[in-house]
Parts: sequence; C-alpha cells; structure tokens
Amino acid sequence: MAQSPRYPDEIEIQPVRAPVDVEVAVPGSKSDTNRALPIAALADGTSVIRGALFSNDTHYMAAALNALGIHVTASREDRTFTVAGAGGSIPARSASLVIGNSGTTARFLTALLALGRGEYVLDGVERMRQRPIQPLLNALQQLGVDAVSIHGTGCPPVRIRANGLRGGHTRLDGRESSQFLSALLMVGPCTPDGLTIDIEGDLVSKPYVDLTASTMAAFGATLTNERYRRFVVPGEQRYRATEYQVEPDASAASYFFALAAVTGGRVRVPGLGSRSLQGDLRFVEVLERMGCTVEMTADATEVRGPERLAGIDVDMNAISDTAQTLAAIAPLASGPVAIRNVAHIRAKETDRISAVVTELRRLGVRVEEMPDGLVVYPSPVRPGRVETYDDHRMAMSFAILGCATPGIRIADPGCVAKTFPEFWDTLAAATAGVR
Ligand SMILES: O=C(O)C1=C[C@@H](OP(=O)(O)O)[C@@H](O)[C@H](O)C1
Ligand SMILES: C=C(OP(=O)(O)O)C(=O)O
Repeated sequence: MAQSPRYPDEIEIQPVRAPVDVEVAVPGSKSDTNRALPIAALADGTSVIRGALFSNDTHYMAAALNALGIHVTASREDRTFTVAGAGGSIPARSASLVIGNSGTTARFLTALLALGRGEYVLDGVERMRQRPIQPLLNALQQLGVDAVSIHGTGCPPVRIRANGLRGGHTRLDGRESSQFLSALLMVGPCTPDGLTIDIEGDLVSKPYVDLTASTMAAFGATLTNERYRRFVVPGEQRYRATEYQVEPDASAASYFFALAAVTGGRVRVPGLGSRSLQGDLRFVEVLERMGCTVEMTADATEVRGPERLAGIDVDMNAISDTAQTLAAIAPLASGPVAIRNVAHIRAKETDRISAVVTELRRLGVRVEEMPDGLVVYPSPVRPGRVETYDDHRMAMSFAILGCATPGIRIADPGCVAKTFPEFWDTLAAATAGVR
C-alpha cells in the first residue's frame, strides 16, 4: 500500500516556544489489533474488534485474512473490524499474500497458514526480504510442516505447503524476535495435540508474549509460560468469538511522553494505564529515571518534564520500539545516555542502531555505536535534514527532537503510515498553542 500522497518530500518541524500542556489521544495498538485479527479469524463465530488501529500494518493483516477466505470488514470511522471466524480452519486452498513490511503480519500468518490445507506464498517489500523468519520456519519444520524461505535466504518470500497441523514439541530460537513465538502460541489452541515450545537462547521483547497470552485469553484460550523457557499450549481449545476492545498504542504514546520531557511540559494519554500489558508503556519509567514526574492511574498516564533531563544507562531489550524515541532526545540530556541490549533492532524496518547513529551524527551529535546499542553524549544539535529509511519510528522520534531544537527537517514524513497515519496532525494539535 502506498504511503499517503498528501505528504511532501520533507517536513520542517517548528520548535515549541513554551512547554506543552495537553491531553493526547493516540490510535489503537498495532500489536493488539494484529493479534485480535488473526485470533478472531480462528474463532467460532463473528467477533467485533473496537478501537482498532487503521494503518498500513493492520491493512495488510486484514487484507491477507480476506484473501484466505476469512471475511473481515472494516469501518474506519468507527475504528472497528468485524471478523467472521472460520473456526480454526483456513478456507482458501491457495493464496499469494502481500504483507508489505509488517513483521507481525509476516510472522503471525506464516504460522497460521500451517493450519491450512493447500499451498500458500507470503511476500513483502524489499526490506521484508531482509528480515529473518528462518527460526519460525525451523520450528514449523520440526512440527512436520513444509515451510521454506523460497530463495534460501532465511527471509521472505515464504512458501507453505500445509496439510493441517497436529501439534507436538518444537524448539524455537528466541534471540532475534518474539514474534516467532507469538505466532506459534496463537495457532496452538487449534491443533489436536497442542504445542510444547522450548526456547533456545534468550528470548527478546518478552512483554509482547504476555500480550499474546492475554489476547488469546480474551478469546477463551489458555497457555502456560514456564519462565519464558518453555511454553505449553493445550490442543483442541476453541477460540470463542468476542467483542474485543483494543488499547491505545503505547509505542505511539512514547513520542508524546517524550514531548513533555523535552519541553518541560505535561502530556496526559488517556486509555493507557497500570492495567495495560503493553511493555512500551514502561518507557515512562525510563523518563522518570531521567527526572520526569510520572502519574499513572488504572487507565491514564501523565508525564511532566523536568527543567533538564538527566543522562541514563538503560537496557531496552524489552521495550525496543522506544529505543529510537530515547536516542533522538538524548543529546538534550545533561549526561550520556546509554541504550543497551537491543541488537535485535538491527533487523527491523531498517538497521535502527546504525540509522540513529548516522542521523544523530549528521546533526553534529557525538555518538558511540556498539554492537547491541549506542551511547549519546550531551551535544548542541545543529539544523539539518534527517533521513528516515522508510522507518516510521525514525520520523516520529526525530520530530520530537525537532520540537525542542530549531531547523530539523524530516525526510519522507509519509512513512508514519505504517503504524500512525495521523501522527503529524496529532503532533500539530498537541503543540498548537505553543508554536
Ligand atoms: O509482537 C509484536 O506485536 C511486536 C514485537 C516486537 O518485535 P520483536 O519481537 O521482533 O522485537 C516489536 O518490535 C514489534 O513492533 C511488535
Ligand atoms: C518493528 C516494528 O514493526 P514490525 O516488526 O511489526 O514490522 C515496529 O513497529 O517498530
């Protein structure tokens, strides 16, 4: 799907003249929407998914399910998807699925297709052809599925010749992505024998697995998690159709919490609070350690920025989609900001460590690159154009830096359409009174 044509080649960010003091509504969670859709597709009966994200990533998921013969209807104005579940089977006997650069769609559907009977191909954009999927294919092969990387690259395109999935025991390498595990967990209830999955290596991005278990539970399926080393999903469970409410997206909220942090202002995000299972909400704890004041109720979170942010040394393995949010505002801190244990973000929309380092250096910032992270030193930030590498999080993160320092221009602003098509309007509204 093309990015929004109404965006120019670049956007210049106007710095704010005073601290922001706003409530910001962010769109539905990508992770929640892209779990609820395939689970609803496997349920008995018709589910309604409310508060859903409408963006490129969820479009690819919904369109692919439709191509598989599962009826998904979308009402963008109501932010609702209605899904006629196929009761654990895949109606289509063949399909060629287009998944853009949506990691969740690629990984979740690869496992889901193993439940089918027929031959399926799944392919994405150039960058998706560089993003790993072999650990998931290996795990499926151990379960007897003919699932291969067509060009032998360990990446899409993927071909699955499926003849139903009995279940059983498999091993999965957890070091590159948690999405492989989430993908297997979601199909487990629909197998006759269930799944026992032993994790090899340290599992990254663990909170996303808890989110998977919670969405599965909302549709009536259970699993056990043995210290993130072994997962057991009983077979012959039926997902029950349900009315499912998607939470606001915690990763999207991180940009506005960072806006409060860099302007010394206040941002409140409703709908996201201590009840949330989204790991990225813990980004506010990082900001708290840097001097922000955080107030969290059961369903709202408020961040107040300090006079000046302090430096920090932080392991962001569990919340790595917010690593760029932190890296982009890091030059404004009074001490070094070290972000560690995020080697896996080199395999996302772009090599995110390398991209952040390159773009911060372009703005005159002193940065050290490490194999698994970076250290940003307090630096004056000079005006310049920030390249975004077709990575929505590059654009959104550096836009927040641009709210605090003059002359930041963001290349290809339309790339935000992957998860937050309304980002620029939301940012304009949040800063309207103080430009
Ligand atoms: O399961 C999910 O919804 C996601 C898991 C994370 O990926 P990894 O597990 O590959 O780190 C995250 O970066 C991605 O945006 C969404
Ligand atoms: C890594 C991301 O997405 P995905 O892996 O789902 O493509 C992201 O949204 O930052």
